[in-house]
Amino acid sequence: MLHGKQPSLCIPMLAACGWKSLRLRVNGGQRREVAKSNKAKKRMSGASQTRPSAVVRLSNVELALAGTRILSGLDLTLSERRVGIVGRNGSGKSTLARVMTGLIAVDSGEVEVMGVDVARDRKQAIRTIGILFQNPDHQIIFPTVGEELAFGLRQQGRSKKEARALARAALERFGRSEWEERSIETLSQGQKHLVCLMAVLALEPAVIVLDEPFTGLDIPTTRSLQRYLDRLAPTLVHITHDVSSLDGYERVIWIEAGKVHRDGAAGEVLDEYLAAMTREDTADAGFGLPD
Ligand SMILES: Nc1ncnc2c1ncn2[C@@H]1O[C@H](COP(=O)(O)OP(=O)(O)OP(=O)(O)O)[C@@H](O)[C@H]1O
Repeated sequence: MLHGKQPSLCIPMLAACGWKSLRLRVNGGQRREVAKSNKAKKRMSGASQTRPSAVVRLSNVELALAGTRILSGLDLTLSERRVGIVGRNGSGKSTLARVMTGLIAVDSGEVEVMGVDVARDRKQAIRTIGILFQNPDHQIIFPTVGEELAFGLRQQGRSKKEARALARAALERFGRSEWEERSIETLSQGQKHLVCLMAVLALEPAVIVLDEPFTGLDIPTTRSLQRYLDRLAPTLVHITHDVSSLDGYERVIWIEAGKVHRDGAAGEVLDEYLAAMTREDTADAGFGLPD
């Protein structure tokens, strides 16, 4: 079952990642973090120390959509902080992202994120894992940027004032304070993508699935986001066609026809993947184009 716009599904709650108390004091325009749980501090000082052995676990997952098998026999246990997913168009990467976040219930098999059955236990799932969709129009539902960012925070149980302050803080972090009242309709596609990314990151989830997070973003914005993502504590599962954005990743999974084709150390898998894609390129990707 595919869902349409699912804002709450990009709402991995702070509580689930140990953020019991994060308050912002608004004082003369200055917003400062004044309290964090000990657990959160511990996580900030060394995410790997508190990381459970399996953050995401898929067992024998099978999925057909509209009568066509899309994912088959998928067994994956992810515990690394940085996991890339690559594969050709239509290989099943975005579907896998939706399965991981519980947005699509599988036909058979199990999907757990930090011990939560994400398709069944939706309440816990939205506290545990967030997703940045490939297409921002699948994510955005509010007319203004500030409202869009505040909505997820409200879903976490924050007061209107707190949500607004945190939304502003997120905009400030990305140098986009002037966007708060901006109508989303007036943004370019790349700018909308940035809004979605800011909305997910503002929620500080334990696991974030990024489906082509840099689509449509210009080079400086991409680079500053890349640096920002590199510093984040949560587990990142990053789907991309731009293999350079997986620089420094620990593990890469190459999906083909809904199956794991290759899975291992990032450098090795990417070398093989690039070599295979270059071979495909010399065969003109099957388009039969004229010389
Ligand atoms: N709702 C659906 N109903 C039927 N088929 C679907 C549906 N959603 C996706 N598919 C099919 O599943 C396959 C995998 O799609 P998916 O979007 O997961 O691929 P992808 O690897 O993310 O591709 P891309 O790199 O182009 O984004 C495709 O053949 C697609 O046509």
